[in-house]
Amino acid sequence: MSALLSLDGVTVTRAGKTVLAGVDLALYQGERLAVIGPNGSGKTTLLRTIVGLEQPAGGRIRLFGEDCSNERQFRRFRPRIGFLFQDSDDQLFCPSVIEDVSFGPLNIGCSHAQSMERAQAALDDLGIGHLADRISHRLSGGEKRLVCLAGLLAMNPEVLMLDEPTNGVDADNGQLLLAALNAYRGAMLLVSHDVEFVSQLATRAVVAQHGRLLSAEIHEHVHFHHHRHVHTKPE
Ligand SMILES: Nc1ncnc2c1ncn2[C@@H]1O[C@H](COP(=O)(O)OP(=O)(O)OP(=O)(O)O)[C@@H](O)[C@H]1O
Repeated sequence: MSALLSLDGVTVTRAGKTVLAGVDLALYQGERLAVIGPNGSGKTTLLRTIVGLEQPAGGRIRLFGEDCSNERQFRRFRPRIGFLFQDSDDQLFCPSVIEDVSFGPLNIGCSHAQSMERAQAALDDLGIGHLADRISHRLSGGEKRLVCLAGLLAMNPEVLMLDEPTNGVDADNGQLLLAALNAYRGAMLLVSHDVEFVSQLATRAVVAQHGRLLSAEIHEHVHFHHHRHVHTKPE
């Protein structure tokens, strides 16, 4: 089975600093791969590089089996990859929620009626259908997060890339988010520092450290209290 997304020896430098140092990564159908790691370890840079928003200094990127190295090549595949940005305000730009969520389907050629239908269905599936006519920028942080995700799901992407999906999301909206992502049948690449959330969703995990990705294990064990951990695995 060939990978949906793959990186081979990808290096990215920023302001003279090596952020990704020869990273190898492959995401396969049915996987939910979590990337965890401290602030500044290059997780966002990794996601941006995969969709061609960062120019690597070296290495090879393949999307759906095809080499991508220039904007024209990346642009062909972006509609098949839903990218949830770390900051919802970078993603929402229409006056109302329904316009924001229907923007993606319209952009890939759906009719106005189809786009509206898909948008409302995506909002309903996330349990936020009642937000359709609200003004996007007046939503709470958690509501914005779910609306952004609805906008991606309305496009039926084959891959979801999520940058800190639980940012600003409270427990109730976190449950809606988790249920929606667990119901999603495509592959997922998920950046998060929320280990509890990751452990309920991911099928595999890697840790970003010093510009590299190390295999990790997600498991539970009992301390004075009970919680889940992610540990790096020996290579
Ligand atoms: N536009 C930029 N110009 C220069 N350096 C940058 C730029 N954006 C990010 N960096 C640097 O690149 C490194 C990796 O940043 P990145 O945002 O990918 O990390 P991250 O793991 O996603 O961090 P966080 O968990 O804080 O979101 C950091 O040292 C950051 O300061």
